[in-house]
Amino acid sequence: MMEASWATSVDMQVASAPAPQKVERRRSARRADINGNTDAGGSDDEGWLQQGDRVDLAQQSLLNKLIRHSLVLNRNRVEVQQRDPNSPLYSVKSFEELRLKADLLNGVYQMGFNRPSGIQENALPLMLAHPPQNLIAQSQSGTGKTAAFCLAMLSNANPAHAWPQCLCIAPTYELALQIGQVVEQMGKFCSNVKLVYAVRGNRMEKGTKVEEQIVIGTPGTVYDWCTKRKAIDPKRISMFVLDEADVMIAMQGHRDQSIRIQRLLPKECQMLFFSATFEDSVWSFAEKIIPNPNIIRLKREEETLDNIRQFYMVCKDKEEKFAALCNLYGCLTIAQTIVFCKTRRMASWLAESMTKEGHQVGVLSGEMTVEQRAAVIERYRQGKEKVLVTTNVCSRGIDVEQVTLVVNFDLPVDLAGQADNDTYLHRIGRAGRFGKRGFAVNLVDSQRSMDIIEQIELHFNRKIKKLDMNDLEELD
Ligand SMILES: Nc1ncnc2c1ncn2[C@@H]1O[C@H](COP(=O)(O)OP(=O)(O)OP(=O)(O)O)[C@@H](O)[C@H]1O
Repeated sequence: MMEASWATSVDMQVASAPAPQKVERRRSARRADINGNTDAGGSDDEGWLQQGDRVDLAQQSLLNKLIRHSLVLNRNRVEVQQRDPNSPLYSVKSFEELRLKADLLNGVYQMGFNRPSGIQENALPLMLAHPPQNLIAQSQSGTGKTAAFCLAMLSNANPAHAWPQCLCIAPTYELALQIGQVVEQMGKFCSNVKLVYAVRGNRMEKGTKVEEQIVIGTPGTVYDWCTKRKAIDPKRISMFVLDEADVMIAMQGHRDQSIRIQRLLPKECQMLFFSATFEDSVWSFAEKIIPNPNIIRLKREEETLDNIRQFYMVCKDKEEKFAALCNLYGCLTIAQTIVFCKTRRMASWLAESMTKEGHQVGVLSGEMTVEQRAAVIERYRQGKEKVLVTTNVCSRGIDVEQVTLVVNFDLPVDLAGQADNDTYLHRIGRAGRFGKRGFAVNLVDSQRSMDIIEQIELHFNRKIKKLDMNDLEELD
């Protein structure tokens, strides 16, 4: 189905009134998400052997939240596209300028926020404007979007009214809880503003009315509470927040359900829409459900290969690759290393072999829970482990300043077996962060992998130098 026809298709489904769950399951059967992963993609074992770990966007997003302790600073300029280009553009440099209720301002300061982040400077005045304005905001993970809309919901909620006024939907139960925690923390002095989670497992008896002003939930349950249970009167919602839109639309049932929810809301309801990525699919989805939006975008900090010296080493097989890795380690003064393998099996073999050699190694792979992964990353970040062996699950999103060496134990390839240049850039972008120098070493064990090195060289127009064991000390 063409993406442009989503909204129409939802209308048609609603008109012919099929059971929403059924439609959702049937239609989501074989659709790729924005990483090209398909739900119907074979057995676990196939994934294990062929592709390493499948990147689950919702889990990745949760992982990012769990491991982040502070704002991600971005030097790129914020782009603002106003719905009405003639109206003045407000931006604030302090939270006081927003004229927040004292209790809310107090909560913001208690969280240690001294001033608005880059995206918040422009987004907050728009989100708090009268009359209400619709907004699509896009900026990379960790730049302050969640904090911004939590603040807007707390500011919008009127404690004198015992019914839902702000409705926020997120892709998963865990992500909804993360948002709720921010609302609770920021709103801790707003004693009469209450929050409820509309998530599976939170039972709502028929006939019960939700009295909390803020509802945070997942699309299916929210829709159910609005329609079947009639626990929420959608016509009284004045602020609708759709978070993690990119993750949401990768989960097709959620995308349709979100459109259905939006259709229940009054015309004048303020719509706020957040996403961490720029994909076209996200924009066409956003424009379908947000009329007359203001658009704020913060470009992602470009990852570059400028500070990274790239090498390759020729090896016969995995044992020789392992020996090369240990030699590298023995010869170089390395702060920390990330080693990428293609499959979980390879990652665990390598980690075991390195551990036997006396290295302190952490392993990350897809069968671990998000909490376990967050704990491994935290230990690595604290320097308790110097080596992190991983499949693709952690090639994005980890900011550890002290990574100096990235090793591609297996080179990144796409499904067609060609060089996956984006993944290469993301992987080796781990080294040489924040202007520091880093190394990337690619282990080559066949003519095919040599061809991939050449493709990568060509793509980035950078030489990848051959490295011999004898050169190592000189390199150090
Ligand atoms: N103005 C601010 N000053 C200081 N810290 C802030 C500010 N705004 C947000 N933060 C902190 O920065 C971190 C990232 O913020 P937030 O979760 O709002 O980002 P995000 O863009 O929503 O990320 P994601 O896309 O992963 O949800 C959090 O630890 C948050 O407490």
